[in-house]
Amino acid sequence: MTQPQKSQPQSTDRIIIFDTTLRDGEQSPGVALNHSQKLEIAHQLARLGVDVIEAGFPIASPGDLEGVSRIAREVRGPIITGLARAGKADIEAAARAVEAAGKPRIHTFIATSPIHMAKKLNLEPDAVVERAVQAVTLARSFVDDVEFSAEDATRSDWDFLSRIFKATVEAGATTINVPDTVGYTTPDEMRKLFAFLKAELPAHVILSSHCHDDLGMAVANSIAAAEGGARQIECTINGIGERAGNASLEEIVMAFHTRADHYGYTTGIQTRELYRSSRMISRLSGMPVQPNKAIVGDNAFAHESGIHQDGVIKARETYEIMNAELVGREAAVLVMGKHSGRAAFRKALTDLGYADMPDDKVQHLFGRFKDLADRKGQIFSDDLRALVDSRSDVPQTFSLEGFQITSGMNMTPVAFVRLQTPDGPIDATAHGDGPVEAAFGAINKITGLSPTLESYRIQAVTQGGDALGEVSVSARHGETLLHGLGVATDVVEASARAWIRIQNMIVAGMGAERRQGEFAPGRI
Ligand SMILES: CC(=O)SCCNC(=O)CCNC(=O)[C@H](O)C(C)(C)COP(=O)(O)OP(=O)(O)OC[C@H]1O[C@@H](n2cnc3c(N)ncnc32)[C@H](O)[C@@H]1OP(=O)(O)O
Ligand SMILES: CC(C)C(=O)C(=O)O
Repeated sequence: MTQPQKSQPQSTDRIIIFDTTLRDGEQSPGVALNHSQKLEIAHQLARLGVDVIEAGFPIASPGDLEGVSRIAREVRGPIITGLARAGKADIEAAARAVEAAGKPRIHTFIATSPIHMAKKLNLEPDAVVERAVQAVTLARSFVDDVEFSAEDATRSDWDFLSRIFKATVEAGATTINVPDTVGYTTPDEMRKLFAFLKAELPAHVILSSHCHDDLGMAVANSIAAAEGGARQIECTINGIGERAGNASLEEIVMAFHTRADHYGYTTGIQTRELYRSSRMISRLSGMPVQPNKAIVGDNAFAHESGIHQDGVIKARETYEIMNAELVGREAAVLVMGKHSGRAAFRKALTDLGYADMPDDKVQHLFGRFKDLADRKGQIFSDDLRALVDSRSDVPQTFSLEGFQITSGMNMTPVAFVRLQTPDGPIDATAHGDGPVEAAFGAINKITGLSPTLESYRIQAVTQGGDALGEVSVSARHGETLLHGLGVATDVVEASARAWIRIQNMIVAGMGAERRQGEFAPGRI
């Protein structure tokens, strides 16, 4: 039998992680972070262990300059840099902004592709080289650490790139960044471009990649750049950034970590801080993370289908290539839904405290679970509890015969309820703050029981104007917590059914201390 080839690590080099969440990430349409938010993020990036924080574009606005300055003053550990066009005012602003940093860097750039030079800058290639050299020379008069980027490098002529990079290195640039500004390149092209530049430039120069995700290849292109010789990767948390975003930091880092056997590269990232960083960026930027996003999405460590759940229960590694804890998340979760199987159902019941349930009961409940899952999609713990507690073996001491609700604006809701009881039909009327509370009050009057409502959840389980509403209610009676589920097209009816079910369980003595009332257990 043919076995997959065991990989050999290509290199054990340390990759510099350059985080540009606060600069390119903030260029995401609609995102604007204030100073204190930027500072909070910068502190988290330092905890995460990034090597470089690009804190902003100081010439962009007085606020951006002040934001970068505060980070430079207050955040220690990473190199702090600010972006600057190849011009005096930009570079002076960047120099002012990073001057208080423990490790300051100025990052200057100019475009090198034919289209950018001709149409945007309106400059001849010679003039672009001259401007780049002047910019780096000026930046070096302020700091020792200068990065030069050739914007739109991947659509530039390779010999021209070599020329401008050699000139800027000569002028004092220590890091040379090769951006795929419009997300156009491919992994193979990137690998070859970096190998070419590595051969062209002096060995002390750090080559850097900066990839955009227009074709969904930013992470693959960044990794290919490393394979070609890049030792700095520019990226953002959650991959946020201009247009389709930048290469995602967490994906690159976890690819290196998980496939250390193949790549061998190391980073200084504290992987357990990844999830927290992602949540923070999502919260402060207002950009939600898609559920299926690798590493940090809600579903990244969730299993819904029965075959996978069964595998994970038997051995986690069957369907997981990394530990959720390793990226700072809770252990993998089994999501219960219509694709779940018996193994996961049994485990969910065990986790909820029903480990001793006999097999025939589990089988019976599993059928009802599938019916419910068909109607409502995801099944939560409360639903499962309600399913268990609402077993059809609960005697129907009370059942709903009918009800009528009067409610409206500026009037107290009133419920009229009729229940079938062992003594025949009984009616009651009650007021409440809302129609559901009024209905519960009327039911309590008839049963003589008044459990304390602990939680109430309502959810549409089908779609359309006649959607079924499912109400899941938890109530305490004495020391016992009981759960009831009611489904109906009318939400008050669904609520009443859930509440009556709880009362039937109390009467059936399902662990409850009964109140004094007319329905003694012996009469049921
Ligand atoms: C690929 C990237 O992500 S690059 C970074 C992009 N980020 C940003 O642009 C965010 C911050 N930007 C801003 O706040 C503003 O654009 C500013 C403050 C930088 C400039 O504003 P303005 O002076 O009003 O210029 P505007 O934005 O309209 O046009 C950009 C100018 O910079 C020039 N320019 C663009 N890149 C460079 C460069 N690297 N070096 C020198 N000049 C450049 C353009 O040719 C244009 O010049 P022109 O006005 O003579 O035609
Ligand atoms: C300025 C550079 C680094 C950039 O953001 C890009 O080209 O995308």
